[in-house]
Formats: sequence, C-alpha cells, structure tokens
Amino acid sequence: MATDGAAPEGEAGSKRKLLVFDSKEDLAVSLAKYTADLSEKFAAERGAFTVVLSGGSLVNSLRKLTEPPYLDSVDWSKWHVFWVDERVVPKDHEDSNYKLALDGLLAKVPIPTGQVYAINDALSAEGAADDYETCLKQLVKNGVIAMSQSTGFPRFDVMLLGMGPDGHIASLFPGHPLVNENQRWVTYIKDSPKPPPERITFTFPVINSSAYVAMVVTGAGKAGAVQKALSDKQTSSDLLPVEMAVLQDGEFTWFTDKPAVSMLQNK
Ligand SMILES: O=C1O[C@H](COP(=O)(O)O)[C@@H](O)[C@H](O)[C@H]1O
Repeated sequence: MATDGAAPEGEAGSKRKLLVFDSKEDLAVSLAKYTADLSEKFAAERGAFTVVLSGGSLVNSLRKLTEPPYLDSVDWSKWHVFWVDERVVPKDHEDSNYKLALDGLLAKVPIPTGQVYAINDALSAEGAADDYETCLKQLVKNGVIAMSQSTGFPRFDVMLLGMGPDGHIASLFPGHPLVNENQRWVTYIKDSPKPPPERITFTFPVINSSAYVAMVVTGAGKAGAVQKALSDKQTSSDLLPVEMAVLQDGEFTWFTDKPAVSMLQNK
C-alpha cells in the first residue's frame, strides 16, 4: 500500500510526487512496475531505454524486476544501463557499484552486455571521468541517449537513485565544491567523505535534465534529510545535494517508507 503525499513543487514543467509505502516489499513491487512501465514507454517512443543506476541500497529495491512477470515481459534488449556514480576500484571489488548491480540485477536479466556501460577501471579517477563523458557523447551522437533541448545536457529516460543519510546523491556530497559543477557531464572526486575516496559522478546539470527520477529512500536513518528536503519551509542557502536535484522538465518521484518520512509534519 502506498499513500501519495504532496512534495514541494519543482521548476515550471517539472512534477514532484511523494509515495510512502508500508513496507520495503511494497516499495519494491511498485518500483518494479514504475520501471517496467517506463521501459515500455521509451522502447515504443525511442527504440531505446536509458537507465541510470546508483549504488547503495537502491539495487536491492530493484529486485522484483528479476522476477515474474517482469523477467519475461520487459524488453530487456532496449535497455542501456549507466551509473550515476562509481567508485574508482576494480569492477570485481566489493565497493564497486557495477559489481553490486551485476550481482543484484544485471546477471539475472538479459540485457545485451554491450549496452551496460561500466567505467574503465584501469584509469585514474580523472581519466575514468573523461572516458565516461566521451562514451556518453558518442551515445548522444548515435541517438541512444537523448539531448535536452532546454539545457544542452544529456536527457536520460530514468535515473533510479538513492540518497545517503547526509543527503548526498550520486557522489555529490554536502558542502563539496563538486555540487556547483555546471560545465562537465561527468566529473571526479578524490576526497569523498564516504569511503572509498576516489569516485566519478554525474553532475547536477545532467541529473536535472532527466525525464524521470525515482529517489528511493528507506529507513529512519534518512528521516532528517528527507524532512529537510520535503518540508515546506525551504531555505535557498545551505541546500543538501538531494535538494539540488530539481528537474528542468521531468517527473521526480520519491519512493519512501514510513520510517523515512517519520519526521515530516504532514505525512
Ligand atoms: O556511496 C554511495 O551512497 C549513496 C547512498 O547509498 P545508500 O546505501 O545509503 O542508499 C548511493 O546512492 C551512491 O550511488 C553510492 O555511491
């Protein structure tokens, strides 16, 4: 069961929704349907479905996609999979977001391997960010990734994102200068406050150009950041990274559970 709540409005042309589920199980069922519905829509409209994953707890919330009916009903051949951020570690390392998604999702569904865009783990953080950005630019040229006419940045069909207890999303951390990057599509960090320290990450202009974002947040440990992000009394200074995720022209849906919204006044 989900209850729909109001979320503060985004920019003109963007929609925000808050879904609150009784259990993580219910959330996972709804998130699978949301993703499968978008897959069908974009496969029909564009012949491709560009999906951006985060690491962390998000991947477990996608587990229902690997089960019936979605295992057989989704047209996995249309999927192109990217990471909103990645740790600069070998792909078989326990800290790798690629490995997390491979073990929890990608090894269980028939997405063509050439359509899964992992970072080059032989490169430095700076080199891996450049290399990933070059890969994205090529895919824009090929028409696999759409471009946003209004922002001039790539427009992914959906980003399935998590948020840390400190309000970070991707590898964009509170108070870090990377949150202000407005030229690059992909950048790097060598002093991440959450280990491991070296990572690459999409920038806000790319995140905010998305057509759809699902922000998947569960657990009482994140209630403070959820309250700050969703309370009506927003202040423009001192924004958490999650508050800087404001779509130019898209639909932003919070998938939460009751502990995560426990500090909201009107839940
Ligand atoms: O380090 C990271 O953390 C965030 C949040 O992770 P969670 O386990 O608290 O959901 C994640 O979204 C990001 O991709 C990851 O690199």
